[in-house]
Amino acid sequence: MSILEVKKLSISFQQYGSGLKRQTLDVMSELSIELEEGEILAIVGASGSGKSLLAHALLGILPENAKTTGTILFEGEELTEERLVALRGKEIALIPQSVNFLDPLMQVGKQVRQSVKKGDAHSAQRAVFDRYHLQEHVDKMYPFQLSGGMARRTLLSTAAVSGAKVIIADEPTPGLDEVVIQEALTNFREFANDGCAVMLITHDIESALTIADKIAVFYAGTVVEIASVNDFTGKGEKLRHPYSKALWNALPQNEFIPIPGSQPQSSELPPGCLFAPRCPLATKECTEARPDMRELREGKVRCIDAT
Ligand SMILES: Nc1ncnc2c1ncn2[C@@H]1O[C@H](COP(=O)(O)OP(=O)(O)OP(=O)(O)O)[C@@H](O)[C@H]1O
Ligand code: NI
Repeated sequence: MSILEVKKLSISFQQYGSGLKRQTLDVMSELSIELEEGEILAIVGASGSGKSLLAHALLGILPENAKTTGTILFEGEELTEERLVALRGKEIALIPQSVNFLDPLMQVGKQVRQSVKKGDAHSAQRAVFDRYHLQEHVDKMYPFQLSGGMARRTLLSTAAVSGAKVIIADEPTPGLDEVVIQEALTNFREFANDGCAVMLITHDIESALTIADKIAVFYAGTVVEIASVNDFTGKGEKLRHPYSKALWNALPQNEFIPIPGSQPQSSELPPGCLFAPRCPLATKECTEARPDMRELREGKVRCIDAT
């Protein structure tokens, strides 16, 4: 059993345009994904493809005007609003994208102590700071006194002492130097090796491949493929979806071939396959109905033509 299971999650926003015309934005369409204990699942995809929205849905922190359908199961049981509130920060922890999530007015040692679940808060906090090379004097520092790397290690510490079984890390890497990135990635691997399920949201496929077990490729608010990291090799022959292949071949270290066109806006999603307007293989059938996610070669794909 997967520790976390998302089944056909759709999210829409109601918006008011000019002249009080109401518009529904479909930002996520029937997204299904599973997370296993001891595994790192990396989520990759262009900006606006729904990565953060999924993280926010899993933590129950979507904005008020979001309407959702579908189900989320945690340890096989439906994650209701009530359970979400009870599990947030305890069983399911977020390592946020921005260090602005730290309380600017509280010493960081104290902030981390507040997340300690078991045992003596002070010794647990000290132990985790030692592990992440944060010296004694850091305990009494305020967030603004920390370097970027120290702030990130403080956020990691918070997740580590919470004893959470699911850790969701949203874009932890941009703007950090190479050493800090490698350090953060190693820490995620350690979380997984300790038995956590880690969801790592990132733009950086290359880094993700060095530590993840599986990669989920997002496009326009849905998952188009779930593949083992081993499938990201060569010219992408082992990948299943035309978009994943294109994304892989667009990397500078590969062929560097750009993908023509752009991801559709949520206000104007095509009726059929969301990738059909850009897909070199699209047929009439592809433009008529949304393909379902299906299993293929020990992975999953949302494309009727994939083999
Ligand atoms: N509160 C909101 N109201 C309306 N649309 C929203 C809202 N929040 C997000 N969206 C839309 O939902 C889509 C997915 O956004 P999301 O933040 O999940 O993208 P992302 O994949 O995390 O992108 P990035 O890589 O830039 O972080 C985008 O089209 C975005 O404009
Ligand atoms: Ni995001």
